[in-house]
Amino acid sequence: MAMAYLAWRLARRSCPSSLQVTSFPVVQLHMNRTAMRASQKDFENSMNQVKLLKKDPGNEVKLKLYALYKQATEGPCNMPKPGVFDLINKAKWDAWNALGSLPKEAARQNYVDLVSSLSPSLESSSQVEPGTDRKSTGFETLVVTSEDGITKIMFNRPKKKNAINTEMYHEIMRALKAASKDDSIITVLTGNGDYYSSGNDLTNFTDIPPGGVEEKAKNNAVLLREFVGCFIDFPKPLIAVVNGPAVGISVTLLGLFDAVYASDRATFHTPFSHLGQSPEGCSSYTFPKIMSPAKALRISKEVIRKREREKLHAVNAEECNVLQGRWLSDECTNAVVNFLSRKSKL
Ligand SMILES: CCCCC/C=C/C(=O)SCCNC(=O)CCNC(=O)[C@H](O)C(C)(C)COP(=O)(O)OP(=O)(O)OC[C@H]1O[C@@H](n2cnc3c(N)ncnc32)[C@H](O)[C@@H]1OP(=O)(O)O
Repeated sequence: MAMAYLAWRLARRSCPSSLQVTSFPVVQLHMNRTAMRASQKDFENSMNQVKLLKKDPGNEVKLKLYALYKQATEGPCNMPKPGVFDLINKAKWDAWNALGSLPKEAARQNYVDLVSSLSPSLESSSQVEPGTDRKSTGFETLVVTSEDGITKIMFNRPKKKNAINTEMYHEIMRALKAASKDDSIITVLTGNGDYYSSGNDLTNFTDIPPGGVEEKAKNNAVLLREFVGCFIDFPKPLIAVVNGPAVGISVTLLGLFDAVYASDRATFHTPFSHLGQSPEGCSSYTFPKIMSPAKALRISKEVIRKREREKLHAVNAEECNVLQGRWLSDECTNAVVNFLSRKSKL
């Protein structure tokens, strides 16, 4: 596919007017509709969605769409290989041929999945004029906006110092997943009010499920692992604008960001021992090596993170295991109870 992409780039350079954003995949997508069976409706819906695409999804995606369409409707590549100078048709042929003997059914499904992964940009391009500030609704604990290529995720529980409760963990994950697919270039996290975030909402430890504190600790460990995993896997440059004090997990996570801007009101506090807890957010790994140069380019990030992803997930899993035990310790329980009964503050 990389070769096909290169060929495509070359083709565009040598005959730019020959390939419009919509002319390549969409024209092809109108062909052979009668050949489709089982999930024809989904497939057709997806083809219609592609037609609504106002923004260029990129050459690599267009080649994939073309190849999957051909595979889904005609089966394995059955055309003679174009000549080496027929760059456009060769790129298309390469993409189709690369699918080998992928069954039609699977190709159809992959096509539908691919189009659905483009949906956020489809929605945004159909609903919002470029350059306008888009505010995402459906968040209780965040304000998420998108403007000028920047998606901003703002913690929005200022009265609670932006403490991260269970709902907020889930909403941050949801917002990150959406940001990873929208048409923004970078994603910014910041806090509303005087705090960036006071870290984990300590009331998260209070709603004990029927399985008791062990089950609670386990649930929290599962949530934490998934939450931190979203930061490990986040594909775009991720910037923190630390507008005020940051505590606990809101600090430890910063090691997974690509750049951290701190206002003159920002402070950083990781009260592990005070709370009888242990490191999380991969900080046991990232903090010791945090002095390395920060990189903000997406491509660089991809290369750098690829090397570290496995290690980071292993560190994340290990930290969650240890924390699960810490949350059952007397030290941790006492610290949380003290805070909640207002005897002790940081
Ligand atoms: C499930 C995954 C777990 C992942 C592991 C994560 C670990 C961590 O993040 S550890 C860090 C936990 N955070 C803390 O220990 C901070 C606790 N908060 C404080 O010490 C203080 O609130 C403060 C220093 C952040 C601010 O003090 P102050 O300016 O005096 O303001 P208040 O204490 O009156 O706070 C206002 C309001 O907000 C509530 N609140 C603040 N932080 C938290 C919090 N982390 N959890 C729960 N609630 C918090 C505070 O209780 C006040 O509420 P009201 O009394 O209802 O007004």
